[in-house]
Amino acid sequence: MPMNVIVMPGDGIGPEVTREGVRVLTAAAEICGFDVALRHFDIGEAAFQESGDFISEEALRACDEGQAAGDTSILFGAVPSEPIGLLRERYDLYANLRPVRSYPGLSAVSPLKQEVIEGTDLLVVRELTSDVYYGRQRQGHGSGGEWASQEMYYDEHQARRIAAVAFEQARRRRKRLTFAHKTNAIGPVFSVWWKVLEPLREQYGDVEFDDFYVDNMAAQLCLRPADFDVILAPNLFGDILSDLAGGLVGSLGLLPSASLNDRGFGLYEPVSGTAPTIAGKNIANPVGSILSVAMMCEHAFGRVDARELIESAVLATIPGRATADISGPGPAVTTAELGKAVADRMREIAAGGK
Ligand SMILES: NC(=O)C1=CN([C@@H]2O[C@H](COP(=O)(O)OP(=O)(O)OC[C@H]3O[C@@H](n4cnc5c(N)ncnc54)[C@H](O)[C@@H]3O)[C@@H](O)[C@H]2O)C=CC1
Ligand SMILES: CC(C)CC(=O)C(=O)O
Ligand SMILES: [Mg+2]
Repeated sequence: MPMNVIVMPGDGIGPEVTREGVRVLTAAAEICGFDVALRHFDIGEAAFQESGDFISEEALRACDEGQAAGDTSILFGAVPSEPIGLLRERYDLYANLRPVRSYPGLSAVSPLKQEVIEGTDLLVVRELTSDVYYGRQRQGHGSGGEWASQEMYYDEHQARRIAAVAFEQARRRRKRLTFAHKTNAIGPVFSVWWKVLEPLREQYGDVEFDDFYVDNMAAQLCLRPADFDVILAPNLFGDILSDLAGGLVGSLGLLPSASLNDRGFGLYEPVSGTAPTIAGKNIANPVGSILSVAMMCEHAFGRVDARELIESAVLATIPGRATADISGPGPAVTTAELGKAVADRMREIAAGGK
């Protein structure tokens, strides 16, 4: 039975980086011996021009059927905003995993001192379907002129299920979990989080737990990123902290993500957006998409071998062949050259080379 992948490249750099994700996925399938069936759908601007909708009914039907069949994943590029929020909500993709690593050989592209960034290997577990992004919106006109509000909402169920994902991830990693919150200023919302966290801390007694107010969390990440293992955050804080972490390792273009629901359905995409100023130039870093494919291989296909192969190939390739965002003063390769170099390296590794 093939693994079905719905490919949605989207706008800006989405098509360029997703093409390299697909190239690497195809190579992984060929080398590791599994079948992948790809279906492409336009979303974002191209879909809007075609149909007046940012995502077509046909694409949504394919996702609905794929989720129901339990054999399908989405490889996503980037869009300005609307369709990605819709997909996350429609499929309840509440568990957003964003790994951040400082790669050996790349510590020079970090703005931090080498001894500070070296060894950084953390995972931001971001809640993805609630918070202000999906909160009740109101607007009106008052004595201060026009006003608008968008609510930060969390219930126990939403907080508990993402916290449980974070504890599980910590248990599989270095058994340390840090919660980023703002209880001092947004007390009622975070009292819901603390209510569900206390029993989970007892249940996961083997996981060392600590917490920071999110403002201090941002500072601690800059000062000692290598000390953190899993960071649990609500949607807004997780969005900001993961981009901050991308900056710390040298480029947002390096970061992958997986957005999962409880039915095993997942959407895999780079952490970054459409990067309009570099779009269409074949210079964007495809590593975020390539490593998102690696996450897909493990989470959706159960192919740890493919995930490890892709990661090893990326690690072996980027110190020597890097796109402009991570090449430093050295020569830069194009998006397509880097994707091809990673796929070639996978074949060399599989053939027993280094
Ligand atoms: N999941 C998604 O589809 C996301 C969409 N967006 C959307 O993307 C658009 C642009 O947003 P920005 O705030 O500019 O964020 P962005 O992530 O697109 O870009 C931020 C910075 O990182 C650089 N960058 C991003 N990806 C890169 C890559 N692969 N290689 C090299 N450099 C890279 C960009 O050039 C820019 O300097 C907005 O419309 C935003 O709403 C933003 C984040 C996620
Ligand atoms: C539409 C935005 C919430 C996308 C974004 O910034 C993200 O998911 O990181
Ligand atoms: Mg973001």
